[in-house]
Amino acid sequence: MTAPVIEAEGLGLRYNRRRGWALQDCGFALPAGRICALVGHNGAGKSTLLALAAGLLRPTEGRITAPARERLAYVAQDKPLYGQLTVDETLRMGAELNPGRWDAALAARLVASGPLPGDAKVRSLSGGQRTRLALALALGKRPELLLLDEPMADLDPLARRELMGALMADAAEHGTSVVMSSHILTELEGACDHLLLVHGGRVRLEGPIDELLAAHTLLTGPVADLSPHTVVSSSTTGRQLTALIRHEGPVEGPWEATEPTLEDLLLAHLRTPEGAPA
Ligand SMILES: Nc1ncnc2c1ncn2[C@@H]1O[C@H](COP(=O)(O)OP(=O)(O)OP(=O)(O)O)[C@@H](O)[C@H]1O
Repeated sequence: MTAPVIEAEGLGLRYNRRRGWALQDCGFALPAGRICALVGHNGAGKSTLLALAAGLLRPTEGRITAPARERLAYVAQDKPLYGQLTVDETLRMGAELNPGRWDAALAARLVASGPLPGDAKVRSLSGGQRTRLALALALGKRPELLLLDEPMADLDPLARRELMGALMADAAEHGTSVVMSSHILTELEGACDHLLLVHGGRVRLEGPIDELLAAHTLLTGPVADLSPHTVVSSSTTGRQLTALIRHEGPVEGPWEATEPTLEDLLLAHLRTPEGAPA
């Protein structure tokens, strides 16, 4: 098992007393060098978790450890950049803020393949162009840990594929750890090898994706007792049952049993009520 790049124990955050807990009692250890999908409903606590890992929020209780600010890069959902700077000035700022680490060639390559004009003011860029610049700035920093909050949401399909490819190639070459929140499940399927699923402010599932998939079975067949397995979600049409289970030992019975896709697994867990057994 690789050393964790982010470790949390009893982690909780409440923005203020009137609101409930945005995150509560979260414990996990993300191994270094993985590309981790961070998944959950709207409001589940994903952005809060990323901001805590980035050191921008302090836990209300518990602890979280992650690399120091200069060794991580965080791209927030709203991609904060300086609107009055040009693209070139933004990259120069990246170089000045990250002496000894800055990968000018990589950042320039990502910007050029937009293409983003170097003299364009950031405030004149489209949402997707701004995302490209924010990712160039983040990757150019050569971080040990890259925290991305819905990074691809406003990119066109080609840009999404290209930037995701660049991200994965870079992570593979340099062993960068990546945590990426997204609602686009098919996109995560090809890119990520680790999963962190938050549900109602708590960690519901965490682990290597291949192990999590192997621990679950998708069943179709006649309605029957599924014990001793844990039923994550099920539906019946007439006498036909479809269920995603976490199996306890071999699955024996009159069902057709297959390994779920990541999308099957995520949808099943997202459908379950908060607090149900994982
Ligand atoms: N600045 C804030 N002040 C008060 N409450 C907040 C603040 N930011 C988030 N919250 C609350 O904390 C909870 C978790 O929000 P968070 O933004 O972390 O969710 P999320 O999983 O990232 O959601 P989404 O998928 O919609 O981006 C929500 O109930 C939200 O209303």
